[in-house]
Amino acid sequence: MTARVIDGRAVAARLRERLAAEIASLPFAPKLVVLLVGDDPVSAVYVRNKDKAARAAGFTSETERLSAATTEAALLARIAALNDDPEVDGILVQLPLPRHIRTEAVLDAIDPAKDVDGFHPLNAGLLAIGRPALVPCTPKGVMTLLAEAGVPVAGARAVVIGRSNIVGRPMAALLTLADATVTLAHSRTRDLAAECRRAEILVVAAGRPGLVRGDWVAPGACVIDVGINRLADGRLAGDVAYAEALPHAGWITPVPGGVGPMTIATLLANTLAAARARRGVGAIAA
Ligand SMILES: NC(=O)C1=CN([C@@H]2O[C@H](COP(=O)(O)OP(=O)(O)OC[C@H]3O[C@@H](n4cnc5c(N)ncnc54)[C@H](OP(=O)(O)O)[C@@H]3O)[C@@H](O)[C@H]2O)C=CC1
Ligand SMILES: Nc1nc(=O)c2c([nH]1)NC[C@@H]1CN(c3ccc(C(=O)N[C@@H](CCC(=O)O)C(=O)O)cc3)C=[N+]21
Repeated sequence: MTARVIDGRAVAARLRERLAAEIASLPFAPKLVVLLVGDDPVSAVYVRNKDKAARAAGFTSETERLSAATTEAALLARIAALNDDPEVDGILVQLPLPRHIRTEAVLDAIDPAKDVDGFHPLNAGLLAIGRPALVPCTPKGVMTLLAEAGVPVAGARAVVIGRSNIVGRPMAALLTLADATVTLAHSRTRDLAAECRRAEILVVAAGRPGLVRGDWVAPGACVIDVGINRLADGRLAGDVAYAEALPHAGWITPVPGGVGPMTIATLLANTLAAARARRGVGAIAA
């Protein structure tokens, strides 16, 4: 058996087209502002892709590049101004931030109604108690991929590797809400291979290239590779040994071209949802 490869670029393109059609019928263009502190080249690529996708779908998108020496107080002041600006629907502060800035203080400062990353404690808490509002883009994008690929989730045994607030934790919450039976694994998990072998859905978000080996994948399982690792030769690789996993899996996502494009398309979906909610044209969709 060879896995069906889930084409994240195609699913993301369809989602962006739907958003563009919706925006064309609105009396305003939803506006996203991205704050990028410092000049990390990897972050710069993501930010450029976001800008391009947003504009093509009819959003207003602005990226503010702040110097690496920006103080926490200056960044908080900028966020406060964006919170107060009625034209701004979504605010995203690119992570990671320089070490002299406290990430928590920054995330706490974003108006939860404009928090299109879903990282504010209010949005994280709502998701944790099953009342999702703005949901983190990467795990939400994974749920879209599962639905589009026709992967059965309700009742399935799911294993998530990684417990970050950005990916793993909200991923486990969303799978639980969708009635999967979820195991959340991490670096202290005693026997990761054994946990993985039990998974019908395996979501890997550890940031360790090649962590998941082919014989960790149960026959026919759905393998979602969230990892994005830059190898020494400059190529991108996921957290799954892709060629090894392919003959075992029922479905698999490639890197690049899998989850990454869904993150950006879902960010745009969240921005549209936030705009509708704030401007009183429709509620936030779960
Ligand atoms: N495709 C996309 O759109 C996105 C991709 N990413 C990528 O996803 C990956 C994860 O990102 P992020 O969640 O931010 O990363 P973090 O570094 O914040 O978290 C990594 C998690 O993986 C766990 N982990 C690390 N090593 C192992 C191991 N050997 N065995 C088991 N668990 C392990 C850690 O465990 P512990 O908690 O015990 O330390 C931690 O919970 C990265 O490659 C990142 O680039 C991230 C965001 C978006
Ligand atoms: N506040 C904040 N929110 C984020 O969502 C956020 C962040 N900070 N910091 C960095 C991570 C990483 N991330 C990615 C988004 C898109 C791709 C993506 O589009 N990847 C493509 C192309 C990759 C390439 O070719 O460079 C792919 O996988 O096919 C990857 C990674 C969002 N993140």
